[in-house]
Amino acid sequence: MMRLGVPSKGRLMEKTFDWFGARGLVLERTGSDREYAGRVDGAEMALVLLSAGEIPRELAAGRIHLGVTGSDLVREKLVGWEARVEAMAPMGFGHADLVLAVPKVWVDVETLDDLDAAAAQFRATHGHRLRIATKYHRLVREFLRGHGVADYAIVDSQGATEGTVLNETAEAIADITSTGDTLRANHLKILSDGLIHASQATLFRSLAADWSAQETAELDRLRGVLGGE
Ligand SMILES: Nc1ncnc2c1ncn2[C@@H]1O[C@H](COP(=O)(O)OP(=O)(O)OP(=O)(O)O)[C@@H](O)[C@H]1O
Ligand SMILES: O=P(O)(O)OC[C@H]1O[C@H](OP(=O)(O)OP(=O)(O)O)[C@H](O)[C@@H]1O
Repeated sequence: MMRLGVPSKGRLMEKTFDWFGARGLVLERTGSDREYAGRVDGAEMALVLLSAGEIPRELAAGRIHLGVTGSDLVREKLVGWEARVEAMAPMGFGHADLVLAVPKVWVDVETLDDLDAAAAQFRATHGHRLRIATKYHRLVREFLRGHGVADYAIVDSQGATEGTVLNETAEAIADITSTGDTLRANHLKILSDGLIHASQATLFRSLAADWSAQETAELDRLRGVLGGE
């Protein structure tokens, strides 16, 4: 039977339920609020509640046929993601921009070219590379490579990333932002060409899952429902 992975909590979960509901597929949690079990009414599909961050891996392994997660997480966690999953539908919520930001007081640094120059100068002055704190290691490296910036070091930060500059464990950060409040509160500014990825919740299809006749028929039915999108 087709397995659909959706985020197990928070806004992403609620909006995912609403999105499918509006298309005639009623997703329901079963059991208590803390029990990660669910079902789908109106389709031959099993509902699997998972952390948004784990859904890319589950898709790549073929343990779920379909999965809802942020497009940023799929790009970050799956090398060569386009050969492993199909992006079936952007869902119009969960918008967040992955951006590169530096201290507001760096008045001479507005662009990636400026950052490149500042990084070389930083290394000459401090004897170590300019540090960029992020949990999006792969996306940041790819982006900076594409823009010819090489003189930096990634510092891992799994949360409260904007605080690393104040705490002096990094000079710059790459993180997701939606309202920009956290960046502003931490006296950071986005580089004018520092948008790495504009993310949103997306319905992905696993290319590795077992697509036997029943799952393929169910998928065709779903594509029919999504057809107008
Ligand atoms: N303001 C926001 N803050 C954090 N994530 C956001 C925001 N807006 C959208 N997102 C998106 O939500 C997704 C992350 O969701 P979430 O934090 O629930 O995942 P997670 O880190 O796997 O959760 P968990 O705490 O279960 O590990 C990402 O795709 C991210 O781009
Ligand atoms: O632009 P804003 O609206 O201020 O939102 C951005 C913030 O939200 C996220 O953090 P989250 O609260 O998910 O916690 P985290 O630090 O653990 O990622 C993200 O990491 C930013 O810190």
